Amino acid sequence: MHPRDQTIFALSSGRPPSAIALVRVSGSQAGKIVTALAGKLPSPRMATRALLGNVGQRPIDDAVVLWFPGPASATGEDVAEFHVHGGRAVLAALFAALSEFEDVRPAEPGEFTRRAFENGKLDLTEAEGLDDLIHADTDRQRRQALRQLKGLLGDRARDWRARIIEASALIEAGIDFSDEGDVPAELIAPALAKVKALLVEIEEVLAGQGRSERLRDGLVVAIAGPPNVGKSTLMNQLARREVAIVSPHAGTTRDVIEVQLDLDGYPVTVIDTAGIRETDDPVEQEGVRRARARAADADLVLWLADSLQAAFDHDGPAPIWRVRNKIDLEAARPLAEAGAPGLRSFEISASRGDGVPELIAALVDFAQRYFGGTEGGLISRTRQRKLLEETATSLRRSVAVVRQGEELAAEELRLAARSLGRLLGRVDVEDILDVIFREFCVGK
Ligand SMILES: Nc1nc2c(ncn2[C@@H]2O[C@H](COP(=O)(O)OP(=O)(O)OP(=O)(O)O)[C@@H](O)[C@H]2O)c(=O)[nH]1
Ligand SMILES: [K+]
Ligand SMILES: [Mg+2]
Repeated sequence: MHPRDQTIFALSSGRPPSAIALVRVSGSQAGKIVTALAGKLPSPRMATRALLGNVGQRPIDDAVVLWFPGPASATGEDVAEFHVHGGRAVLAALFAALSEFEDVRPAEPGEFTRRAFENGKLDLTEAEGLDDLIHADTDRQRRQALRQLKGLLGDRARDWRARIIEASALIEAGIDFSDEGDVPAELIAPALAKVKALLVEIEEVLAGQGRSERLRDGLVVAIAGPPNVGKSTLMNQLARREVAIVSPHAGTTRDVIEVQLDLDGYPVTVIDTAGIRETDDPVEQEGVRRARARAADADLVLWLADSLQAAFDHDGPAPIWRVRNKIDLEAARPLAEAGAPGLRSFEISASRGDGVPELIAALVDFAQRYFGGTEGGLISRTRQRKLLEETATSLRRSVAVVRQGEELAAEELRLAARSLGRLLGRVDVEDILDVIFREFCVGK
């Protein structure tokens, strides 16, 4: 039997042990399995208590069983859910019992969702939204993922595709007329008007791009600077826990240390790095190399120093904020000495916390601008953006080439419709499906 036709099962809830675990089964054998293990087929969609076990064997667990006959199920196939006690031995016994059935096997990551997609339960953008929702860490990420899951991008894409097909039909009709030597202008003009209107809408969505993709990936802030200036101390302040070792010895931090923060709903990764200096210690040299590399890739660098004299030793496209630490040590602070021109500067005491709230407020502000007004963002992945860009390019070309021949314009419209079809997962997507669904969790 082809793997696609086999019945699959997986633990869909979190890591055992847990109070309750949910095991899902999907495929043609699901009904037979429930009947065998629960003694009878429960009424559809009704939680039913049952002592699970194969006939003649010791019971596995006292469970709640649900039966969802296809196609009105999550995957479109027959689906069964076993809500068992979430112990490892219980799950091992249940999995062993499930594996005894012929053509029943553990699911691959994302395989339930993939079947749902293949059975038309959701389009590809919705499947991507589902994956994002599962992985959302902050509230803003959750809201964006939910918009995707609700199919907002998919709905727009379906509407655009339908309108492209309408415009094509007009042009095709024009082509037929022109065979008879007629003037096709009355057909071409409204077709072009449709295409131009569409283009405006797609370009609008594209203009909001980037921001939502950023929201999915998060903002990376690197703390860098010379040794011993208090980078790890600041890291711990921002993380509000002791993630990095602090010590009076220069060269304490060698590896890059990361924490994920939720700054006002924005996902921010802060990285603490090794103090940048010349050193003979090969381990520290590697730490310095990594520190430079990570700071160069960051979206914002906090360059920490403990005096205004400390020179910069950083190169990269990201904005740099100069943070002067250990102000508590300065008896009389020099008055507003000029830092490097054009650089934002802060004065803090990382160990005492002075100035840290102001720094955090500035970070939130930066995050707000960095992510922009993501509330309306529809695109959350490079795949989606690329296909929409392709669509827009084809539409633009169709307008440009129409004078050279309606056939050329019609061909561009076909390409545009095809790009949208790929966005929705309708056309030749086998290769990308593997990539997308592999990233999902097992049991989803
Ligand atoms: N007085 C004072 N001491 C601080 C402050 N921040 C950090 N320190 C001290 O400075 C020393 C170095 O702090 P770390 O956080 O380890 O410095 P670092 O920049 O991470 O050092 P490396 O990882 O070795 O590069 C420690 O003894 C800290 O307690 C501060 O604001 N005021
Ligand atoms: K140190
Ligand atoms: Mg350190």
